[in-house]
Amino acid sequence: MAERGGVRAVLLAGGEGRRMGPLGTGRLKPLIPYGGACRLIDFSLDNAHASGLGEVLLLSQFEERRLMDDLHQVWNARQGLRVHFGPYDTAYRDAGPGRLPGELPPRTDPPERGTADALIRKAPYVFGPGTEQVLVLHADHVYRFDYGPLIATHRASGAALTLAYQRIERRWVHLFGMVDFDARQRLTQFVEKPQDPTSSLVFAAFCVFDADVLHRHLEQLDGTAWQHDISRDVIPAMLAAGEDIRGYEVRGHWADIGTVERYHRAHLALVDDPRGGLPVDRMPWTIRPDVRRAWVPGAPGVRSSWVPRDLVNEGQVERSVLFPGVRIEAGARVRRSVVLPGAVVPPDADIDSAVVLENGAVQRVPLPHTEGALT
Ligand SMILES: Nc1ncnc2c1ncn2[C@@H]1O[C@H](COP(=O)(O)OP(=O)(O)O[C@H]2O[C@H](CO)[C@@H](O)[C@H](O)[C@H]2O)[C@@H](O)[C@H]1O
Repeated sequence: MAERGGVRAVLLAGGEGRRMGPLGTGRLKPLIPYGGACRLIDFSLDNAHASGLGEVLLLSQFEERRLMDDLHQVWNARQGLRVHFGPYDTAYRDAGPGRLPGELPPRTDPPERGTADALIRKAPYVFGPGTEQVLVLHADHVYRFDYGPLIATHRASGAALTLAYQRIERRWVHLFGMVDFDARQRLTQFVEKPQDPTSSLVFAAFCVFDADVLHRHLEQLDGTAWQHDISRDVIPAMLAAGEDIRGYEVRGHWADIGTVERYHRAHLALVDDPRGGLPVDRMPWTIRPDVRRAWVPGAPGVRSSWVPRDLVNEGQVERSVLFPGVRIEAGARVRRSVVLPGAVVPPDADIDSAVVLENGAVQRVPLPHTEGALT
């Protein structure tokens, strides 16, 4: 079903978290905890909810059952945004309100090979009756954004595609899709991960397509020697075909948490400038919302850190972000670190520049960061 007057919101949540090290091992990247408050996937879901989109189609190809468990609890049951589970949605609905299906139907399709392949394989859910625009969202971006004006601008212009972009330092552009526009904001260049960037503008990876145009280009690309990717194939093909593609500048905080270095860096930015970046109080509160208002930027034994009021602290905490349920034992010292929900830091431990996982395992993050510096 199309939502918000013909807009189908599609969330790409197929990330495995391979570039996150132990933090991403055994868990889907979209479910990595962030900012002491939420999981990475919650930013796009919360933005969709706040933008008046009633439903988001989840596209994933791993562990849908775990995503379903998690997103059901937080979103469908609590926050009132319906997450549509694509091929598994019938089983989800058949389980009845507030319940989850026991087993999901076995997977029969071959594995998807990229973001565009996901759109084709799940086409019946993406391009259902009444869908006029497809809003593509990612599950590993940290940002607050109202999609309403983006959608309205797209519709008013009559463009085939309106893509969100941001200006960043030129030296980091090679990590992104580079874009450039003419004076009328029409896309003139799109180069995925360019070796020698000629622009400082990058694709922020969320965008609105005209549904028919997108469908047509996907069908034309399918079966050719392509990489099955929206950025590497679909957008360049549309540009080459002379489609009208416009840009929409993202002015606020926007960060792609692609690596553990960027993850760590983003958390240090939170404590070094609590009002800069994306302030903690503007995050979705999906992990332990009961301690939502208990976060304070200072407490006994704590300096320049975000800690929950349920923290049990017998040690020292400095320039760190701690999640609910954390315990710091006597004599332990935690600096420049992120401590995930429920972790226990043992007596006299000296943790510096690390992520402490839920089970207490310590993942060191070398400083200084190199490519992660862009966040
Ligand atoms: N079958 C599938 N089903 C569902 N989800 C799937 C999927 N296959 C991949 N995905 C998801 O789609 C996203 C694609 O990310 P990639 O790692 O391919 O691109 P990257 O983030 O480097 O660049 C991209 O994002 C940056 C901005 O961060 C842009 O500048 C750049 O142009 C763009 O390619 C990942 O989050 C992944 O989980």
